[in-house]
Amino acid sequence: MSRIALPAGLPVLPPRDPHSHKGTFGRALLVGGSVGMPGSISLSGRACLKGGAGLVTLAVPDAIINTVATFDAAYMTWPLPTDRSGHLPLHAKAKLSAKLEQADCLAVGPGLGQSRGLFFLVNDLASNFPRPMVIDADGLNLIAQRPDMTQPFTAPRVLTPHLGEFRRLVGKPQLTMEEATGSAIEFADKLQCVLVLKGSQTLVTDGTQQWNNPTGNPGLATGGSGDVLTGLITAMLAQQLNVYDAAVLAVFLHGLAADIAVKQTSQPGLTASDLLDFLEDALCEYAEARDAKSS
Ligand SMILES: NC(=O)C1=CN([C@@H]2O[C@H](COP(=O)(O)OP(=O)(O)OC[C@H]3O[C@@H](n4cnc5c(N)ncnc54)[C@H](OP(=O)(O)O)[C@@H]3O)[C@@H](O)[C@H]2O)[C@@H](O)CC1
Ligand SMILES: Nc1ncnc2c1ncn2[C@@H]1O[C@H](COP(=O)(O)OP(=O)(O)O)[C@@H](O)[C@H]1O
Ligand SMILES: [Mg+2]
Repeated sequence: MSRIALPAGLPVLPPRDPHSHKGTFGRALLVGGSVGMPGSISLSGRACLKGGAGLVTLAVPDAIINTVATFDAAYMTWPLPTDRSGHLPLHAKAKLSAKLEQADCLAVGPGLGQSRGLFFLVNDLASNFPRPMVIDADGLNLIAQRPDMTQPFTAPRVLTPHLGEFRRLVGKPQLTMEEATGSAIEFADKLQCVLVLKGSQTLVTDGTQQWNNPTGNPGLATGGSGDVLTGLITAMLAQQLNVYDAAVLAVFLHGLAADIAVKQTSQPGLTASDLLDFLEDALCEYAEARDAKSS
């Protein structure tokens, strides 16, 4: 395998201590899924495992839990109630609470759908979960409906919108990618969060620092590739990277995995499920280059 050059400023995920155990690499909790969308939260969960989180639990509506469970034997599942429209109801919070207490980090949104109950549930988590949290997909659409969108977060948060989701967050349906890029730093600063503005050239910013990601290709333009990114960011948080470093490293590795993948497959043929298989190659190339740099 050819060694890649790591760009300056790329965060370091340290090599594993030989005496480490699964608890060392964190307990990640991912909340999402709805009837019709069991795949997205499963992709996130599998990416979270592939990214190195020690223990991964997916909390999903009980109507889809058997489907979600069969996608991977290595994550755990936690059944929550399902409402009549196939979504998590607000009262799912009671059953979620036990898992929230144990979680070192949280991801919310992939495949969640939208409802009035979910609006209250997601905004409660976004405001009150005391540890790092990734908000993606419908999680973003639900926080975009907060009466005061400019209210800063009080705990570490990573928001991962594509342009359509960013338009909803800022309430500007016509915003161009160029305009979004221009307002991303101000947005992150105002909300005191890390913003991952996803696109062909993903930007990561915490309002002070900024990362223009050099990896990735149009093979990623396929349903579910963002769900994989959400899981990977969560994995980095579980391994105790800070929110900015976790987002930057995950975005880099996600793009690198796609770059390796399309050399062996094709851009049109790449699926989000396939992408998972290349995360390991990306981590290998990264670790090799990191170790060569430090020796
Ligand atoms: N396997 C599964 O279960 C999967 C389930 N999924 C779940 O589906 C739910 C909906 O999520 P979503 O992202 O598909 O839909 P939505 O938020 O409406 O965004 C699309 C709108 O934004 C616009 N748009 C503009 N620029 C854009 C850009 N750069 N990248 C992308 N879009 C861009 C675009 O405009 P267009 O270009 O089409 O005019 C369009 O109007 C969510 O819960 C998610 O988790 C998926 O993850 C797939 C796999
Ligand atoms: N042309 C492209 N070049 C590079 N990366 C891309 C391209 N198109 C999409 N991506 C990446 O693929 C992912 C898509 O995320 P998202 O739209 O949330 O997908 P989904 O919701 O279907 O999982 C993002 O990480 C984005 O940066
Ligand atoms: Mg998405």
